[in-house]
Amino acid sequence: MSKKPVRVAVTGAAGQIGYALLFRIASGEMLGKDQPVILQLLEIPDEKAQKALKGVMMELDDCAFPLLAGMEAHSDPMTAFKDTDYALLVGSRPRGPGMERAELLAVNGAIFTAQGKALDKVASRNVKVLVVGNPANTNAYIAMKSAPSLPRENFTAMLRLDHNRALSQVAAKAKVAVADIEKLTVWGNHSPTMYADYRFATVGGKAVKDLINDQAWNADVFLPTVGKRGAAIIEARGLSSAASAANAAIDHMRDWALGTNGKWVTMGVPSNGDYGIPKDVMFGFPVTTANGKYEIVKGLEIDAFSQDRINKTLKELQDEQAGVAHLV
Ligand SMILES: NC(=O)C1=CN([C@@H]2O[C@H](COP(=O)(O)OP(=O)(O)OC[C@H]3O[C@@H](n4cnc5c(N)ncnc54)[C@H](O)[C@@H]3O)[C@@H](O)[C@H]2O)C=CC1
Ligand SMILES: O=C([O-])CC(=O)C(=O)O
Repeated sequence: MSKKPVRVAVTGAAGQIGYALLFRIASGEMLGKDQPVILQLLEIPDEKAQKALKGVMMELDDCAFPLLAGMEAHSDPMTAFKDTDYALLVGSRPRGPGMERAELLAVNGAIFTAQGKALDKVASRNVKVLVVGNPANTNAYIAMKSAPSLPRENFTAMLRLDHNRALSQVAAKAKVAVADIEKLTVWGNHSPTMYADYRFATVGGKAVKDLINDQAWNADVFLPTVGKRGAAIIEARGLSSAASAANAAIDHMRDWALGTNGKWVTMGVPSNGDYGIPKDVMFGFPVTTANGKYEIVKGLEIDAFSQDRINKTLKELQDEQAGVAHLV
């Protein structure tokens, strides 16, 4: 018997990430090749944006995706999020050259108060929320705080692009295949302060840090390359990452929904006090997932170098949180 369709809300659906994301959700890459979906698409109530959204929906129609069981255009989060099982909050302003993501809080923060409130009122009580819009961790924190009747663990922020970037850099340096690397993670904020950590990573049982054996490369090349990759893409493309961001969103939601079979991935999730990160801080952690739930990997040793990096990214997140106290 075929499965009952699930509802997937996507905001910013006519934007560049939306264009790289919707077709993959509708083709089953996110929730499985046997899972029909209904897309509930939100754009701003602006004639041009709504017209562009209609165009994207015409193209989705033209793909004749067997799993696309329905599709709706919305301009109000209260209707877009009705009964939704998944919500990908992408819609918000991207940064331009020379900006830091935190500078977007002033323009984007309020979007997540309104959308958190709407999710609180109308979404499925089991909704899985992924915030992509920048600054993603603090926007996810705002949405979570604006939705007090939903479980806090339903709100997550996207660190998966940093995770995937780190995987590619490590694979190239260690001359191994991306697919063979396990137990890599990224701690903290989706910003240049993030701490990509391959101390626990293995390839076929061998320690990646022994294969690389180059702490200067870690501190002076790897971490700045991963941390500043978003800016490098903006510099090269004139626009921020879109296809790789959409790909990371698919990876994040797929793994959350379908499980990782014990493998580590990185998700930005509200802390429960783990690793000394205060409760509710939306922080990148290593997690495993099963049965639609994630669990933070516990008991990892944090050495002095790592603690220093974790403290820096935590401080930045706490400063961002203090800056949005009026919104939550
Ligand atoms: N967390 C991550 O790893 C990454 C996050 N991003 C962020 O994702 C966001 C979207 O990026 P792009 O798609 O490239 O931008 P874009 O400008 O191409 O598209 C954004 C879309 O969101 C819509 N929008 C704005 N406010 C909205 C609201 N309140 N409700 C619904 N829709 C709304 C706009 O009309 C526009 O169509 C940006 O904030 C960007 O910085 C981008 C790459 C990676
Ligand atoms: O850098 C940006 O503004 C877009 C983004 O978050 C990324 O590519 O990591």
